[in-house]
Amino acid sequence: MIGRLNHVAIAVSDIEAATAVYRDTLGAEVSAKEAQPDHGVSTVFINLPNTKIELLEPLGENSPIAKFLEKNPSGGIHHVCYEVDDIKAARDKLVADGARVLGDGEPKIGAHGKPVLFLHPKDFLGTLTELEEA
Ligand SMILES: C[C@@H](C(=O)O)C(=O)SCCNC(=O)CCNC(=O)[C@H](O)C(C)(C)COP(=O)(O)OP(=O)(O)OC[C@H]1O[C@@H](n2cnc3c(N)ncnc32)[C@H](O)[C@@H]1OP(=O)(O)O
Ligand SMILES: [Co+2]
Repeated sequence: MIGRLNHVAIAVSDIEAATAVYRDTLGAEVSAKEAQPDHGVSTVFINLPNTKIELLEPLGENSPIAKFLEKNPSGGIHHVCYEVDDIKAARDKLVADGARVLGDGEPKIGAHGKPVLFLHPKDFLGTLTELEEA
């Protein structure tokens, strides 16, 4: 069912400093910072030849990454995102198999303008898992 690895997300408290590490120290191509108000984060994408790294910084009062950063103040890998052909079909199969979809269960538009969903980390080997319709 899952296809390509779309991105690995790293949560950070200072996205400018984190971007500089990837751009200047690691020599990667980086995007501009973008606010994602529907998701409570700001993002920068690091474009690698075979996938992307998504840097996440909290945005607003109730950011879903706030608690994670309290527990991991120097930052850390927050989620992986896999592409699927049909996100509602994927969701329905996963729910039937007992997986928990986060939020209201309906896909939201993600950073790439495509529908995304999040699956509970406790159901996927301790790893928060995002699905994005390719
Ligand atoms: C822009 C978009 C895109 O790419 O298009 C994005 O990525 S937006 C990316 C930001 N959006 C999201 O992350 C949306 C989905 N996330 C959420 O709904 C939330 O962050 C949850 C995953 C439910 C966690 O919420 P919160 O931290 O408030 O809850 P909590 O502290 O009670 O956590 C419940 C348990 O899950 C663990 N836990 C929490 N976050 C985790 C993570 N990222 N990876 C692995 N485990 C994690 C906690 O340690 C805890 O385990 P213990 O009980 O064992 O201590
Ligand atoms: Co993501």
